[in-house]
Amino acid sequence: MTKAKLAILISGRGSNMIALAEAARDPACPFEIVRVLSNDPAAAGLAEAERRGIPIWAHSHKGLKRADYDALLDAELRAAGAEYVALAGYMRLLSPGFVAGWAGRMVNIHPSLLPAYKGLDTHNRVLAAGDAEHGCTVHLVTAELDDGPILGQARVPVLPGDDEESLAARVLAEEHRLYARCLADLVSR
Ligand SMILES: Nc1nc2c(c(=O)[nH]1)N[C@@H](CN(C=O)c1ccc(C(=O)N[C@@H](CCC(=O)O)C(=O)O)cc1)CN2
Ligand SMILES: NCC(=O)N[C@@H]1O[C@H](COP(=O)([O-])[O-])[C@@H](O)[C@H]1O
Repeated sequence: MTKAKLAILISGRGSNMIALAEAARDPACPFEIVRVLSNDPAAAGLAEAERRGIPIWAHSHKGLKRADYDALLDAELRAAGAEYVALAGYMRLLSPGFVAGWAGRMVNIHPSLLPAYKGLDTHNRVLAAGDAEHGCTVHLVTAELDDGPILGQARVPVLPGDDEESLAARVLAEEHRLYARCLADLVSR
């Protein structure tokens, strides 16, 4: 079975990247990870990717125009032979030109039930609103932030006494299950 070549973009801890790497260890998994890339050379997830033998690329975006930085990113993705891109805690808005080059082949995981709570700080916003339910979403990436077609969602209850930490942990556990499933479906279409 020819596996789809997947590159993963991270900015920090990388637990979603690790969950995808674990899924890719299954011989039946339809994707293989060819590169982990980061806009932060100090991102904690990079060391774990290296430990797992996944080639990494890290380059700070600081001081570069967004489109110029994204052009470097694109060149590395092409050099890696990537066919699909997964954003996993990647905290930079990608430029329209870059997004157009990966249309239909780039996905993101977002910690809310989109279209609700686009952007940042989703857990605190859900708690402040007093919502009874929360969750996460995998969507195709478009130029518009958190606006692309939804591929999958997972729901969790908001429990009495929840704070940002307890709610984020409950959502993150669902993210790790949902992302690999949605990616396997996408690359198998
Ligand atoms: N063109 C797109 N780029 C990105 C998308 C998208 O849907 N379209 N999703 C995001 C991921 N994300 C939420 O899921 C997100 C990432 C970053 C930001 C943001 O405001 N970033 C600021 C800088 C913040 C920082 O450096 O800490 C910025 O880029 O100026 C909001 C939401 C990934 N990219
Ligand atoms: N707006 C993007 C965003 O907020 N993404 C969120 O950042 C976390 C990254 O964790 P990780 O680095 O452990 O995968 C995840 O919860 C992901 O949904």
